[in-house]
Amino acid sequence: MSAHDTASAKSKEPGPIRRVLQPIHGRLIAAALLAALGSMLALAPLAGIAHIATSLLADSGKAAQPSIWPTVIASVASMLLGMALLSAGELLAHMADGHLNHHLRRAAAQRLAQVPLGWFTERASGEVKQAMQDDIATLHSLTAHFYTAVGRAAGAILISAIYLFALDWRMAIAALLPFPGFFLFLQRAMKASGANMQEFVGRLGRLNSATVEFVNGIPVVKAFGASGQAHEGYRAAVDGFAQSFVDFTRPLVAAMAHAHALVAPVTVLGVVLAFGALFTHLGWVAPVEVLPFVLVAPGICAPVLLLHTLLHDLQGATGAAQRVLALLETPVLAGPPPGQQALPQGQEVRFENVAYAYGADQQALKDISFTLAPGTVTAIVGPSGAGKSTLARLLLRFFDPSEGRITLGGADLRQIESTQLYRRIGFVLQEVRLIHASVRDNIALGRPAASQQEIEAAARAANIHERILALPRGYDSVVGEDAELSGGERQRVSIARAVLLDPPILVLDEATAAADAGNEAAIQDALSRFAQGRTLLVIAHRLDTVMQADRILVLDGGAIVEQGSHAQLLAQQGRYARLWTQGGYTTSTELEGASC
Ligand SMILES: Nc1ncnc2c1ncn2[C@@H]1O[C@H](COP(=O)(O)OP(=O)(O)OP(=O)(O)O)[C@@H](O)[C@H]1O
Repeated sequence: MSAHDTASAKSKEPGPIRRVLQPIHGRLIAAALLAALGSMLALAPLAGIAHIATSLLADSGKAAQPSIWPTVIASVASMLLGMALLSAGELLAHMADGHLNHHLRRAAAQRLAQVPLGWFTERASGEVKQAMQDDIATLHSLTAHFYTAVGRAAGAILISAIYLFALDWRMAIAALLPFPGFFLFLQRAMKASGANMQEFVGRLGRLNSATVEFVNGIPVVKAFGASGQAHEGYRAAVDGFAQSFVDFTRPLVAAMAHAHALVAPVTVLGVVLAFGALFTHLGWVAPVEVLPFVLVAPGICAPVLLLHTLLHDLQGATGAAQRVLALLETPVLAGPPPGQQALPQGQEVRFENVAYAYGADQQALKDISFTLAPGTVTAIVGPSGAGKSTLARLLLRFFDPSEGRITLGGADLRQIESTQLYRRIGFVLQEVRLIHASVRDNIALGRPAASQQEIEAAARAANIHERILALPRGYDSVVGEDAELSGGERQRVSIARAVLLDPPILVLDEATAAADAGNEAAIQDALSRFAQGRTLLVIAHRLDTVMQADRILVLDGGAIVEQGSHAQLLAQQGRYARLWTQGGYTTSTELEGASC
């Protein structure tokens, strides 16, 4: 396919709104048509009034006045039918909106269930919240109100124009003259503001970041007494924005004022009366024939303005639709193709020439090969940024290696179904995620069918049972409501969760990072009991917590630079020995003596 073909194929691709609304597009068009037809019929009484008035005025001298009842009855019937169609349009649009809302939320949940666990960062939660709450709410006003409102406005404009042309084309052209003028001024306003738009958007962005920085920095600024300096940056951003706002709005306001003045009902009425007088004078129309134009033409102003506002609002909805689509198209972690699922045969874990890069230039791990023999404890140590957490997360399949492979019981992790994988590998991570549910449900997250006795046994093993009993509603206390837990306590709840799952392999990443001294002892105690007989991969910052490990891998710059037992590594006098000395735990000779 040529570049030209690709470009034209891209340009033919439907826009984001069209793609998001695809499942209910037909229903929305039907709702808009019903609304257009309804608004046309609902306007019939105006024509009826004009008709009655003209016939009464025209026949005012005659003895036999024409009956007005047929017109009254037709007008009222038409209005009632119009209102019924309008309601049907609204109902259809709201039902379509409900369907879309349900569809989008389900699609997002299904997608999120398949994305790599490593995707769930703080930034990602913000994006999900924005898309699932704010953007879906924006799309609600688009689906439930936009189409019917456009239908109503377009229907009203169309039927009014048809009616006026049917009466007298010369008067109709004269009465509609202000409206092209409105769009002309509008275009001029857009052109005038367009020149300053980029500067305005840039300044607005700077103001937003300056505000966030300013608010986030308040505690630091107060503590260090540098308020003048902090205010200065914020004030400069505010002043810059104010100036660009004036530059942006000044030409816009003048042109918009002209545009709005043109489509004010009084302007249209003035134009109709002026041309009506002229045409009457020329003998083209009778004075009474001007009346329908006086009644109907000013009524076109409101739908024209409404149409303009609606089209303007569409821009906000485009951004919302783009974000919702981005969420629905988040890359997923490929599951094993049907028929190619593999079941691990045993518990041995092997990293084979594994490499991982976060981005094109963010190589976190390279050429990592090692084996976790069943029932052994392996510790990963190394300086900050060495790649320890990345390595642990690869084993948990938060993401897949860029190169090489990881196997469990001989099967590539990519071919193991996630339920099979997480039945075998448990984890207690630095960042504990508890859900807004009871403590019991939080512990039983991976095994909802677990009995109360099993849950309590897991909590006891994790040294958290007594603390849970002390909560206002014990195991029924809800996290974030009446269960306010400290970092260390949350960690112990997550250990209880892992204990309940009883996995043969456990990954611990800085499991004591969030704990105080008391909590740390409780956590260490719980972990060492739990670790008995399991395969353990421990990511440690404190070297003295992993001295007893069967093997220690020293990671630096994303590569394994040394490996062996604590005593062997100290004897090597290399990277590990230096870390040990720098950490000030104890001298190597003392330890060698102690370990003998
Ligand atoms: N989500 C991410 N996106 C981009 N780069 C990342 C991400 N997470 C980690 N990195 C980078 O990958 C490298 C390894 O990070 P990793 O967190 O695995 O190191 P670590 O040894 O666990 O560090 P620490 O002990 O400080 O937690 C670092 O250079 C880090 O900046």
